[in-house]
Amino acid sequence: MVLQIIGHTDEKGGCPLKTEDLREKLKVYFIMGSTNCLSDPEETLKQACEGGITLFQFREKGTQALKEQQKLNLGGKLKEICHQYSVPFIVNDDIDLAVRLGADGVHIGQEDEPAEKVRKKIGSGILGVSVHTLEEARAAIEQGADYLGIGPIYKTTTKEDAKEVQGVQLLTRLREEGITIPIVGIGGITASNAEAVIKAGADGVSVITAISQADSAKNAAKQLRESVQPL
Ligand SMILES: Cc1ncc(COP(=O)(O)OP(=O)(O)O)c(N)n1
Ligand SMILES: Cc1ncsc1CCOP(=O)(O)O
Ligand SMILES: [Mg+2]
Repeated sequence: MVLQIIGHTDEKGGCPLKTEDLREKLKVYFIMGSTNCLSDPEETLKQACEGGITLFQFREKGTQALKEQQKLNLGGKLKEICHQYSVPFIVNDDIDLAVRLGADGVHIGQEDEPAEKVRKKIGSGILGVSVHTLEEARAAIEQGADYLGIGPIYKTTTKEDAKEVQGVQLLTRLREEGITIPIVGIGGITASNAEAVIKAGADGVSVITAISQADSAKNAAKQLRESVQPL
């Protein structure tokens, strides 16, 4: 897995984006699968890219989700769109799919394959790990995470098995404890509440609904970018 967009390795030989570049890429992190979109997923992603998203995660999940060849086909098309806009393409959960698609990275949670194992499989690709405690954060970093996903920050209806809403407390705590790795907040985030997430210590915000269900994915992405960027 090789990131073509910014072709250099960082100081620890892991993620091919320098830590500070990855922080920038996390600013407006759009996550989506075919079941999240109001309209055609490819068109939704194109509009989101036009609006200024900085990172994309393909999360094809749920009972109505595409499988096998259809999932592979859609993933391939979405990756192409991302790369036309120099937006790195991340795959959620499915490491084999990520490798087959030549994705720029993967995102895993505590119930997925262990980070250490995934790091070995993806080499220098971007590795994101969801954590819910300080201990999980330390372990993920130890095992090779490039960034952490923290949430749900606010109420979400998108993830059925989401943990309890935690607000921005964990974000604040991690920074107080000296955790400097790039972090993104997730869960119920919109252009109206994104500022609080950044102020608490996140480098960026991850959203599904705020862009995929907006009347205009382009405007929604633009508004999120504006609410995060000037801070
Ligand atoms: C950026 C980001 N943060 C958190 C998650 C959630 O991951 P996980 O807990 O593994 O849950 P699923 O997304 O797999 O349902 C994420 N996907 N992205
Ligand atoms: C994948 C995930 N992980 C924690 S909350 C969440 C869902 C985020 O979706 P939304 O932005 O629609 O609340
Ligand atoms: Mg997962």
